[in-house]
Amino acid sequence: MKLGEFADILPLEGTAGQDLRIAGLSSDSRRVAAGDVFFALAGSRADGAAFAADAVRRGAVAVVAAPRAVADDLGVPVIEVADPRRALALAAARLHAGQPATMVAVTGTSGKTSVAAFTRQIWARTGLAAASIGTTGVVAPGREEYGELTTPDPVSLHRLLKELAESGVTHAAMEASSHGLDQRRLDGVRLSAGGFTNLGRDHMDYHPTVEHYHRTKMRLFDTLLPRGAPAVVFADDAWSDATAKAVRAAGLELLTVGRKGTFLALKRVEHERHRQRAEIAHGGTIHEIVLPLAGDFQVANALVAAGLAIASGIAPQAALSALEHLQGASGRLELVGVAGNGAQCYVDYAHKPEALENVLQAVRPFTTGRVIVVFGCGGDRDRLKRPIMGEIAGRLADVVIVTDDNPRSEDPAAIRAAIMEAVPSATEIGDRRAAIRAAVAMLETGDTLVVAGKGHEIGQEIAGRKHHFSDHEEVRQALGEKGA
Ligand SMILES: CC(=O)N[C@H]1[C@@H](OP(=O)(O)OP(=O)(O)OC[C@H]2O[C@@H](n3ccc(=O)[nH]c3=O)[C@H](O)[C@@H]2O)O[C@H](CO)[C@@H](O)[C@@H]1O[C@H](C)C(=O)N[C@@H](C)C(=O)N[C@H](CCC(=O)O)C(=O)O
Ligand SMILES: Nc1ncnc2c1ncn2[C@@H]1O[C@H](COP(=O)(O)OP(=O)(O)OP(=O)(O)O)[C@@H](O)[C@H]1O
Ligand SMILES: N[C@H](CCC[C@H](N)C(=O)O)C(=O)O
Ligand SMILES: [Mg+2]
Repeated sequence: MKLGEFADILPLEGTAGQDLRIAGLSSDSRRVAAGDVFFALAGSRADGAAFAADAVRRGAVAVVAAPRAVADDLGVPVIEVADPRRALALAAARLHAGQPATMVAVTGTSGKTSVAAFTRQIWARTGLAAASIGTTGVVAPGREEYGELTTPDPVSLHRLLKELAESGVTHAAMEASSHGLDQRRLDGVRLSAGGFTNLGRDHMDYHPTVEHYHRTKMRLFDTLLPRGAPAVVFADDAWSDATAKAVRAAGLELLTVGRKGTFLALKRVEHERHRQRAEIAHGGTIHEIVLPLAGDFQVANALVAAGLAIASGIAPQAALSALEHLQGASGRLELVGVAGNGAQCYVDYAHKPEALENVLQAVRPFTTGRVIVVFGCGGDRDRLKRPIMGEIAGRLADVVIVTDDNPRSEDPAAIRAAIMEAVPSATEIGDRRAAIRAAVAMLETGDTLVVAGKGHEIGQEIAGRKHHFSDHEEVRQALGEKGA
């Protein structure tokens, strides 16, 4: 494509540069290829403007930057735009044009991955070629890839959406992380519905206040969705009302789900060990379904997913009965093994306070013995959540083993100490493998083990280096050693 074809997004002064052929778009000077347009983005660690000259040396044919951010003597057209990140997303959508015809996005502190996976499964169950994109990667017919980010950067995202559309995928559900929304990663995606699960404490290293965090999430509704589009909002969260208000103010169609919901109203839930029976009212009819998943929070996630599926055109009866076949996303309160004495071992991705609280509460009703939890906190992330999670573990579990998550560049002992401060009675075992072994070894009949924090992850980052590590594998191995 020619630069002139992006004129509404990248306005050129005069006509010079209109005919320049564009090979690609890049926001990383280290990865610029000849013929690319370089977008100079102000980031959390660096300012892309400092690398504009380097990008030109590597073959960039034009530079897009905030007003006066880069010098205008680079030898290539410099295009100034108020919001370079948004310009990048819109340009990526045009260069890699094509996306599944129906796309929905879900935001919230917890439950996004589960809702995206459930929505895909409901669509697939009704015979549609469906995909999900999020923390656990991309899943589509014939395709399953591990991903690095919850919401991919716009260039990879639009390349992916184009591939999915070309392979026949018509429906896709994606996660909208607050980083992704804030950094405009989804601004070029044509969405037809949005979902909200809940808001809790997360990413307080990135957002100055929880209100800012909520406002960032509301971009999905007030900026990305077209007026009149449906927004499915979980109604039983502390932030549901504020979200409903934002949805109405944006002129969207508000569809609430949950106990206080009116679109899908949860009338009754009976918990069993690995499944729950729920009565859901929709438009005057009560549907009784058996959800084959443990945990109250999965009912919430299933309702948001069913809401999104119905909002995208699936018949309510079909969407609700598809819930009976849902499979949990990998590492979301996933039963990975049972000890010879019957004690259950779960792997869960709770790495923030409310998630840990929910998961420990979820296993209590079917635990006749002790709830044992093994967890840690990630380095280079919100530090204040560490003692909060320690307190929750101390309050809701009978045995707490504090271990390492992904320490990244931080001192692992210091992270553990910050957690232990709030739960001094906990056992500290830094080596995650040893911690899991110790927990499995102590399991007695009636006990439940929750290994929390890493879920589907298959690596552990220590001192900036990633090693292969899987909670699933470690739990199974430890169970094997314990003997059946
Ligand atoms: C904090 C954060 O979100 N960072 C993301 C952001 O990077 P940044 O803009 O802050 O990067 P920076 O290092 O400050 O550099 C600024 C600019 O200079 C450029 N640069 C830098 C150096 C150089 O030599 N040349 C050059 O051009 C960089 O490419 C960048 O464009 O934009 C990049 C491109 O989109 C992302 O890859 C990067 O994600 C990093 C890897 C990351 O770890 N992000 C996590 C925190 C994240 O986004 N998580 C969310 C939420 C997870 C959840 O659900 O809990 C997710 O969606 O995954
Ligand atoms: N609706 C919910 N309410 C509270 N906690 C939940 C909910 N859904 C999931 N959780 C908890 O959060 C963990 C992560 O769930 P999930 O991956 O679906 O959420 P997410 O929003 O995608 O998280 P992340 O931002 O970390 O990718 C689960 O393992 C569980 O502990
Ligand atoms: N998307 C989240 C994942 C955190 C997973 C947890 N295991 C940790 O390392 O803190 C983040 O990058 O903050
Ligand atoms: Mg996720």
